[in-house]
Amino acid sequence: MAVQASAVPTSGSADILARLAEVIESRRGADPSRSYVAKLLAGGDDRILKKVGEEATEVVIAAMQGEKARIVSETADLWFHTLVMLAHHELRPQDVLAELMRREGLSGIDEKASRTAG
Ligand SMILES: N=c1c2ncn([C@@H]3O[C@H](COP(=O)(O)OP(=O)(O)OP(=O)(O)O)[C@@H](O)[C@H]3O)c2ncn1[C@@H]1O[C@H](COP(=O)(O)O)[C@@H](O)[C@H]1O
Repeated sequence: MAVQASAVPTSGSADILARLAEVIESRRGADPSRSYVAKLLAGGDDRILKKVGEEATEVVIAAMQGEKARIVSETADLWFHTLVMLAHHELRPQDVLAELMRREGLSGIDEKASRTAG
């Protein structure tokens, strides 16, 4: 799948992670037969981490095969299941975004070197 200019996030999709996190929160205690998120949350780490692992592996396979549409689809599955894992641990996407912002501009090479310095 070619990534078109029209696929660039619009203002409506920029906060999709926050909106999805709210939906995930709203599913706590919901009927697992009616909500996939409720089923995952009810299964706890065992069910959630199994899915995160599976979806990560599917991303790797898709990337190795180089199919852009599948890479996007599998990455969406991985991000979604990762959001459920964060919710299960009472974390929000904003926690991860804040950590990425904290690292912004800090070279990974320099950061690694600073761990052994001194
Ligand atoms: N973004 C997603 C999303 N992405 C993937 N999936 C589901 O994740 C599952 C994983 O895919 P697999 O192919 O591995 O599925 P599977 O073999 O059927 O899964 P398992 O039974 O093994 O867990 C599928 O059932 C997908 O439908 C999602 N399910 C829900 N959402 C979002 O979560 C919201 C709430 O969902 P419900 O809680 O179901 O209402 C939805 O409105 C969506 O916005």
